[in-house]
Amino acid sequence: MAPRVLISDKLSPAAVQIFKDRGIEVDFQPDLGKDKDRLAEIIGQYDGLAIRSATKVTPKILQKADRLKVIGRAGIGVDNVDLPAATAKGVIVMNTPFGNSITTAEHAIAMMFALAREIPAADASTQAGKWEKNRFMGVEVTAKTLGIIGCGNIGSIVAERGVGLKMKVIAFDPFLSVERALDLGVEKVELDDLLARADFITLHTPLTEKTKNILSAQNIAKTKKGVRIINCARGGLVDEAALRAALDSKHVAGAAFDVFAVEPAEQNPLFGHPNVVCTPHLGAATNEAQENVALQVAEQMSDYLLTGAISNAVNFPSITAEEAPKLKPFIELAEKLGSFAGQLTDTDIKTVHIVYEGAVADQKVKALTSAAVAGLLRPMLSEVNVVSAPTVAKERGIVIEETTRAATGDYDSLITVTVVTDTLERAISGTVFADGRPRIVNIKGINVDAEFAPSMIYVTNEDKPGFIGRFAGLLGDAGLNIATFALGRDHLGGDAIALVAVDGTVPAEVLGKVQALPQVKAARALVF
Ligand SMILES: NC(=O)C1=CN([C@@H]2O[C@H](COP(=O)(O)OP(=O)(O)OC[C@H]3O[C@@H](n4cnc5c(N)ncnc54)[C@H](O)[C@@H]3O)[C@@H](O)[C@H]2O)C=CC1
Ligand SMILES: O=C(O)CCC(=O)C(=O)O
Repeated sequence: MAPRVLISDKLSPAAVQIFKDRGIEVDFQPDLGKDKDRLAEIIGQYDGLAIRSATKVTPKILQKADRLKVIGRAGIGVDNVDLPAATAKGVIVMNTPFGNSITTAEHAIAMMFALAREIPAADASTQAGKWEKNRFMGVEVTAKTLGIIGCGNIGSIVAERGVGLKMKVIAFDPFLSVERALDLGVEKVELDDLLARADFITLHTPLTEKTKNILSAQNIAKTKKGVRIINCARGGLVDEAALRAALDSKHVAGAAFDVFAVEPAEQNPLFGHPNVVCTPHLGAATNEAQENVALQVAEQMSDYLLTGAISNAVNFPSITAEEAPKLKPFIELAEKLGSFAGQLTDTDIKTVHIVYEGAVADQKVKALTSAAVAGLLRPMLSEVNVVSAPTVAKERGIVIEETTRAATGDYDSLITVTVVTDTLERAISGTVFADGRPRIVNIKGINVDAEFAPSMIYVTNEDKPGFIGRFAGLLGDAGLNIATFALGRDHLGGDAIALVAVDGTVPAEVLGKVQALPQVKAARALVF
């Protein structure tokens, strides 16, 4: 069955065509995003959801999204998606990190000029027939100081444009390297320095706990008198009431805002001030940017739904279309090794150590680790999945360690999952043979060669004669057909293991009888 995608926002129709061309069924309902109840009603029919900013993907909607595998944001900010809820549900959330950056940077520059020359007010006055030539007296931007808060993709483009306009550009961004600042022709400064020196301040950070109200009343008070402030990033970065007060007192000469604490902004403290210019979140609104992000999101979502390739996911490592098929059997192996370990572990897990040896070490081991941890936790927590596993493990205080190294033994690729609890340490290794099927090759240091099967019995026993006959006879008497039988031991007469695939589930009383056999130390029924 072809995957189905819902587009619930005003995306360029270019996206619809891409989905169709890729053989994906697409439902384009550009106004649906505003109707939360209707979206919740129908979301269960789709494998993918493509959005801009109008659709709010809430936990309630995700709860109903039983088929949903991917949410694609045609744009940058994913703050309209409840990421923890999407992750918990195993839904990949992707964005298009560069498609609208130039357009948004250009909007910030346009807003700067709109403020410098009061273009909107002059336009309104002129068209009202007033010809107020003496009312409007602007400022030049040349040689003025442009302070950029957040010098990432968009901030860097604004910086380059600022340098081109012969401005002195300074930037506050804890993650901006000195080399990058030099490349951009920008002086890297601390926030207080920027506030004190900038004639224009433009914000380009995401909204986080750290950046919320980064221009607070206190910080606005530290700015240079006559400063002009531009926000084309996210509402909430500036305390709007405090800014209004600073505009009223004429400490701040002007403010140009594209984004607001509450959107759609029908009322706002900034509205109505003569030195304020507002646009309705138009930063990304050019044909070029919308075409870019729509094409990109449709390609990315199609890749994921059709091939498993992941790009620009904000809650999972990237996997290319070439890597995806190679990774697939190892994802299955990692998940099953984790599941094996999880089903054997009854006490609190402290640490999981995953060793990747040989060719597999060159693959995307982060994705494999997520799969192993998901498999490990699933016997204890039914809600965990490959996307959410690392977060869930972290919440439970489980330390995840990863090691990659060259092959040391007989296998081209080997994955070993070691689980450490307060009382034991248990390691299970596996590989993928040329047939693409995952195999268990070592349990607790004992070599075996077993395929995973839906229903298995794992026995640890003393290596003494008579066990196999009694064990097989017992299963036969219980009507349980043995599909495969794998044995291993550490040394003659020492510790032995049996890993048996059976047809059908293992009744508890049969397991009890196995457990009661002489020489048996422990017996477990496992499901994969
Ligand atoms: N108005 C609009 O329509 C649009 C708005 N945006 C918004 O613009 C913002 C920037 O987007 P990009 O440049 O693509 O993001 P980005 O991730 O490339 O850059 C953000 C920068 O902010 C910096 N940063 C993070 N925390 C900081 C802090 N506490 N102080 C100072 N700097 C900090 C980061 O180091 C990074 O360099 C985002 O919020 C995005 O959602 C993006 C596109 C369109
Ligand atoms: O899609 C839009 O119009 C908003 C763009 C935006 O805010 C973003 O990409 O972060």
